[in-house]
Amino acid sequence: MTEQALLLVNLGSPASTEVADVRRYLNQFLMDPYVIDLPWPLRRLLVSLILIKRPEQSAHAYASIWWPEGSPLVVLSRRLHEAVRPHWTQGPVELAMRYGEPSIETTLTRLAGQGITQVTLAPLYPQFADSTTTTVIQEARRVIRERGLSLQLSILQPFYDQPEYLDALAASARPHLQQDFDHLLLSFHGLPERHLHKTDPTGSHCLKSDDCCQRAEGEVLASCYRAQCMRTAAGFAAQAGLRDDQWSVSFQSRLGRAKWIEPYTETRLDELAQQGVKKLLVMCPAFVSDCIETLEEIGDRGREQFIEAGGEELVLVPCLNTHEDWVKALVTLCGRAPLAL
Ligand SMILES: C=CC1=C(C)c2cc3[nH]c(cc4nc(cc5[nH]c(cc1n2)c(C)c5CCC(=O)O)C(CCC(=O)O)=C4C)c(C)c3C=C
Ligand SMILES: [Fe+2]
Ligand SMILES: [Fe+2]
Repeated sequence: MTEQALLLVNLGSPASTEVADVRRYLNQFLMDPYVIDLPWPLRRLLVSLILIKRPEQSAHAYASIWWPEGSPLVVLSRRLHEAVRPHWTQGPVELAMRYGEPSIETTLTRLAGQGITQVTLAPLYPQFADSTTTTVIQEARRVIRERGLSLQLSILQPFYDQPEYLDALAASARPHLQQDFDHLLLSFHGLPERHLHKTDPTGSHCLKSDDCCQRAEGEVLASCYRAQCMRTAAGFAAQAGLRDDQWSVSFQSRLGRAKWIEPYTETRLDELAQQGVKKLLVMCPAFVSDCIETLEEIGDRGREQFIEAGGEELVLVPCLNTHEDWVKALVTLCGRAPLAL
């Protein structure tokens, strides 16, 4: 029988916390036209400006959360890879990073060299965005085309509303929700508003009304990151048995001066403390593995900000990481991935 390989792809991290490695990583990441979607000369100029100060700041932040085995995101992705292996019985399972190592290029080339002809490509992002999902797919297609590889792709679709994913999210969060708390903040990675306008197939739905994400359906929902985040949050809350007044959504990790999708996590942390929330739980469901954005931005800086604003305790709920329900859910979702044209 023809083997079906599985390729898990996460975002990637710098090779080390040295400023030069962080600069190399940020340059590769931010020069991706799906991440900073400006024409090349403008993108080059903007990224060069960002690279004056950011590598040093980011290196410092990475150093504060780095593990002896390496970047948490990469180490946790490797552990997920090992956990998935015994459950995927159709063929080999590989792991690649969109930026840094191991690259999609090396991994696909190795699979083709082993005589594999069919690959299920699994971008590890629950919600669709050009800056995550599309760039992984386009990079895989580029490698296949430029290297002349005979590989047929099936592609895991965004799984923001899939019961297997929501069940796993609820199961992994359940022990943390059993403690007393005043509020749960679901903090998703942010996105420049421009990206939502670009992917809106109607050109007239996204961010045109306060309830655009609640009303999104069909092709609008299929391409709206913000609407998908809202569906994940509502689906999770229902699954976890939370009342509407117990949780809210925000968007973190804003970079640069452009307007990003709101509400911003930074603003919500202040507001919640001012409203009298003393014990705050924070979950980050746009990430399947803990990373700098959860551990440092929320777990360190967010906690400090919340306490300075009058809160008493911020508890960071871990990402899905290698929770066994998530491992099984991922294998099931990948097994359903449709053949790509
Ligand atoms: C224009 C800039 C960025 C966009 C758009 C963006 C979208 C986006 N990113 C993730 C997931 C992750 N991002 C991570 C780190 C990170 N993101 C940006 C910028 C944009 N992201 C930067 C500059 C960085 C590097 C860290 C820093 O310097 O602050 C990570 C963590 C990587 C790690 O090594 O731990 C993840 C994961 C999503 C899901 C997303 C769009 C929805
Ligand atoms: Fe990011
Ligand atoms: Fe919307």
